[in-house]
Formats: sequence, structure tokens, C-alpha cells
Amino acid sequence: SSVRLSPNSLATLFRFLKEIFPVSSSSNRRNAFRISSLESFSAWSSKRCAVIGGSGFLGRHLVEKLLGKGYTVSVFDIRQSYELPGVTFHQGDLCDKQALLTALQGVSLVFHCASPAPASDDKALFQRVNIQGTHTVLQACTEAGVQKVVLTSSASVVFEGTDIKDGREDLPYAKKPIDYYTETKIEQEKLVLKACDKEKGLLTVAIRPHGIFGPRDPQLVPILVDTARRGNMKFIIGDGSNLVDFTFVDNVVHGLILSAESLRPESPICGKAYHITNDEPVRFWDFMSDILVGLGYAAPRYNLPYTLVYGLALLLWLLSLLLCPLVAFKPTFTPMRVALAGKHHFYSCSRAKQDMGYKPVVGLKDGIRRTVESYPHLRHGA
Ligand SMILES: NC(=O)C1=CN([C@@H]2O[C@H](COP(=O)(O)OP(=O)(O)OC[C@H]3O[C@@H](n4cnc5c(N)ncnc54)[C@H](OP(=O)(O)O)[C@@H]3O)[C@@H](O)[C@H]2O)C=CC1
Ligand SMILES: CC(C)=CCC[C@@H](C)[C@H]1CC[C@H]2C3=C(CC[C@]12C)[C@@]1(C)CCC(=O)C[C@@H]1CC3
Repeated sequence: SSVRLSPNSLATLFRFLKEIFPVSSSSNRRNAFRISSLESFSAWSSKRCAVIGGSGFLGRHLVEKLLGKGYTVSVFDIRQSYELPGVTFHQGDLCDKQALLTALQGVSLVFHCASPAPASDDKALFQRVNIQGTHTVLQACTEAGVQKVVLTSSASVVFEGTDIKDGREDLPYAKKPIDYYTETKIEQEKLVLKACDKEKGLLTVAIRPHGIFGPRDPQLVPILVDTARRGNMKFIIGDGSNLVDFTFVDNVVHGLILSAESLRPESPICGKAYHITNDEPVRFWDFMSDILVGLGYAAPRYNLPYTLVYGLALLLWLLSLLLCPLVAFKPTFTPMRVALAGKHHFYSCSRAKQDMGYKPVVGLKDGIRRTVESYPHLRHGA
């Protein structure tokens, strides 16, 4: 019969050996050699990680950066969207523990970046994937001996559709979340943070980005361009002065890796949530205009009162609920989208700066330029 050693038990063995063979005198060279070999082994195993949701927008950027930093990466996702040397793909549903266990063999660090798209309105799907699925991910991590779990949560877990200015992590979770996505992201974050247990050897942290944008984003720029092409990007909701955080994808990746590398039993970040943004709040409508103009479309010019647009969106939403047995129509102007476009929602990153030395690596202007350049097929007239 064979004995399977997980990275977790190897780390314990390593600590034990270090205690019984203290490397104090110069006469103990042989032991020093053994210890340094074990240290190298431990460092090697801590560079083996898995990215759940690694085929998605953020996940793929994360995988590329991890490879560049010398990590060996397993991707677990419901779909495979690319191939890369150094990456092993495991296609499966994260609600399937057996499938996860195969992907987590020998892995000491897990990044959980999977979620159904926020635009979906499927309550059962969000509950199954974000809540039950995350529970399964945590179980599988414990069984596989994973030592660290980094969750991609969302700053929206505290957003209720009213202004948030320089919001800190100690704001309470939204009592009335704006949609099922946010409702289940709240439960997901709670589950992951509660699972942090130094005794059991599982350390967890949650990163809360906001408004991620960048090359290959399937949401923000495509929705914007689609709206512009249909001639609906002429209006500014409210007076246009509302400040919002948009976060270039490389900064989110930087925050995720920084948190993983800072996650140690003695670190203050264990079991906590951290806002990761560009730390440059910008007027929502200036950001939208910069992207639109960069791609050759006109910037929105005419102001509409916020309450009027919100009221109309609410009415449309109620109508869609009432009429859904007869006609299936999904309004683009949902109350949630109107709130995102017309209210302040920007967050403080001071906790991440203090506890893990976070600093954005790409400024907003540069991020916008790189994003615009990456969408030649969405340019006006293309
Ligand atoms: N984009 C943003 O602005 C923000 C995103 N976040 C969070 O960041 C994370 C990544 O987001 P983003 O990259 O934009 O999203 P994507 O939709 O691009 O990536 C998520 C990936 O997870 C996959 N997935 C969905 N369900 C399952 C499942 N049951 N099992 C395995 N894989 C699954 C998706 O596949 P498929 O596409 O087929 O569904 C997709 O490949 C998410 O947790 C999101 O909540 C937080 C704040 C802002
Ligand atoms: C900061 C943050 C959380 C951004 C979220 C991204 C999306 C929710 C936005 C990206 C494009 C936006 C958009 C609108 C709403 C919010 C977005 C979908 C409108 C539909 C708002 C009403 C309009 O006038 C048109 C807008 C198109 C772009």
C-alpha cells in the first residue's frame, strides 16, 4: 500500500523535521543540506496552484500572470476557452467534488474566480454555483490538503443602489442586494471567510474588485458598444457627476497574487475581505465617454433626471414580471443598471495598502488606452 502526502502534510512534516534537527552549529552541515532540500520542495509545492474559473475574463489574465511568475497552473472551468503551455485544463462543474479533487491533486493554492455572469437572472443557478458550489470547493480543498484559498468576491456585496463614497470593508453587507448575483456573492464571501482555520491549515482571504475592465472583457465594452450602435448612448443619467471605481484587470490580478503570497498563519489578512480597485474614482459618464470616443463613437450629451429614468426602469421591470407568462422580454434598462450608472460607488483600498502593500500597477488612463486598442473589431465602422 502507498501513502499519499498532500502539500499540507508535507509542510507539517517539514516543520517537524526543522524542530528535531535545529540547524544551529556549523558541524551540522548534512542536516542543513536536508533542510534546504525540504525548503526547496516546500517552495516548489507552494508554486502549484489551481484557478477555478480560469477560462473566464479575469481567470485567464490571472493564469497568464501566474505562469510568468513561475507557477504551475491547473485550470478548472465548465468550458475550455484557450490552450497554453504550462497549463493543465480540467473541464467540469465546480459543484462536482470528484471532478474538483482530480484538478486539486498536489495543489497548495486555489484561486476561486468562477461565477455565472451577473447579467443572468437565474436565481437557482446563482444559488447552485455561488453558494452550494463554493461549499463544495471548500470541502474539496480541505480533502485535497490545499493550504490557501483566494476568493474573487465583489465590492458590490455592500451596494444597495444608494451612494457609497470611499466605502471601507467594515460597511455591512447589503440587506437588500440589488440582484441575485450580489445576494449570492454575499453568501459566498461569508462561507469562504468563515472557512479560514489556522488549526486545520486552511487559510482564506476575499478580494473585492469593482468594475473590472481590460482586453477580452466580454461585458463592459461590448454592452457599451452595442448600446451605442443601437443609438441609445445619447443620454447621461443624472447630472453626470457620480464617481465610480473601474479597475483595470492587471490591478485585480496583482491584488489576487499579492494576497495569496501574503497569506500566512501570522498575517493580518487571514479570513478578511479587501477592496482592490484602481484607487482613482472617476465620473461614470467620463469613463464611458473615454471608451466610446476612443472607439470612434459620440459621447453621451443630454442629461435626464435620475428619478425619472429609475422610475421608468422600475416600471419596465414590473411589466416584464407581469407579462412573462405571455411574452418573454428582458429590458436593458434594469433598475440595477440605472443605479450603477447614476449613483456614486467608490471604495477605499487603504486596508489592502496597509496589510499587503497593495498599489495599482496600471493607471486608469493607460488602462483605458490598452482596452480601447484591444477592441479593433468594435470600432465605429469596423
Ligand atoms: N467582471 C467584473 O467586473 C467583476 C467580476 N467579479 C468577480 O470576478 C470573478 C470573475 O469574473 P469574470 O472573469 O468577469 O467572469 P467570467 O464569466 O468571464 O468568468 C467566470 C468563469 O467561470 C465559469 N463558470 C461559471 N459557472 C461555472 C461552474 N459551475 N463550474 C465551473 N466554472 C464555471 C464561466 O464559464 P461560462 O462563461 O461558461 O459561464 C467562466 O469561464 C467572478 O467571481 C465575479 O463575480 C467581481 C467584481 C467585478
Ligand atoms: C463599476 C461597475 C460596477 C460597472 C459595472 C459594469 C456594467 C454594470 C456597466 C457597463 C456598461 C454599463 C452601461 C449601462 C449600465 C451599467 C453597465 C451595464 C447602461 C445600460 C446604463 C443606461 C444607459 O444609458 C446605457 C448604459 C450602457 C452602458
